[in-house]
Amino acid sequence: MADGVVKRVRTRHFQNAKEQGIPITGLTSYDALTAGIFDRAGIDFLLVGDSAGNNVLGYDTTLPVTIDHLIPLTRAVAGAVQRALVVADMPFGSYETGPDEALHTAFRFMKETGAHAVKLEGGVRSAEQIRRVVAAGIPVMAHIGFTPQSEHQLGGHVIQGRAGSGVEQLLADAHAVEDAGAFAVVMEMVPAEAAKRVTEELRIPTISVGAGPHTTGQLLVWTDWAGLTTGRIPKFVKKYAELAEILDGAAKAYIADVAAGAYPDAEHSYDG
Ligand SMILES: Nc1nc(=O)c2c([nH]1)NC[C@@H]1CN(c3ccc(C(=O)N[C@@H](CCC(=O)O)C(=O)O)cc3)CN21
Ligand SMILES: CC(C)C(=O)C(=O)O
Ligand SMILES: [Mg+2]
Repeated sequence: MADGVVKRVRTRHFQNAKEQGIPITGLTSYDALTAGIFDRAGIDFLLVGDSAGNNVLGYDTTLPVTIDHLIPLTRAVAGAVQRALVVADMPFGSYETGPDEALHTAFRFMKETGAHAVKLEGGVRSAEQIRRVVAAGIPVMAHIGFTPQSEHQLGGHVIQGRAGSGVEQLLADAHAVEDAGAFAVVMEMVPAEAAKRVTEELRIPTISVGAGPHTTGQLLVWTDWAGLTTGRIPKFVKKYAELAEILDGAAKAYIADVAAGAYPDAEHSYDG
């Protein structure tokens, strides 16, 4: 682009993408360095997920994550991108009591971070919150199917939207968030056929996190995608790098070099 000015991705581009059959790609990011790399690579959106709870803060679930944890991380990501649309994930306990609380939290993220949209979990149960935040001029990405903030109610990392009542609930949630004004809806851990049906029935774009290929876009947790997560990762994750192995090798080489007196050498030392 002329003068290095890059055109930003906007919510209307999400809608255009669905209408034109162009896939949207997203990753999570929690810091300025990865955000800049992913943005320059051409990712369409970055989600500053409450998955930072697992991936940055070392919790077992997303439940302990607070607004105050996520604000500096979201600011770092929003400040590092030129093109990608940045979505701030609203943490557990920051919107469920009602539309007033949801709007208050959304205002904090929009005023204090530079994010371009917010995300919250829940379909029918969160529709009034979505409606109020959208009415204030803030784009909302919805999140249905497996919703990690309710993992204890759902009984673990369980696939949602399975044949029967699961599909009916998924469709009801999808329509509720569209009617409430969400600009896009994330579906997590949903059978591909159910996600296809939702994508066909809705006007707004759908984003898959383990919801198969028949959606408008795809999203992955970057630490899973880059092979940095240790421990169990979901079946839907495809690893595009092996960063944990690379860092393990680098750490061992550094330790060995220092032990052998090979680092620092003259090249990496200052002359008087
Ligand atoms: N997108 C995403 N959502 C998450 O909730 C999540 C991540 N990524 N990555 C980091 C952790 C790891 N999580 C998970 C989620 C599912 C399984 C899993 O193995 N699920 C089974 C299906 C459900 C089951 O049988 O328990 C699978 O085969 O995918 C593992 C770790 C939760 N966290
Ligand atoms: C997995 C995505 C959808 C998310 O909510 C997160 O990373 O927090
Ligand atoms: Mg989340």
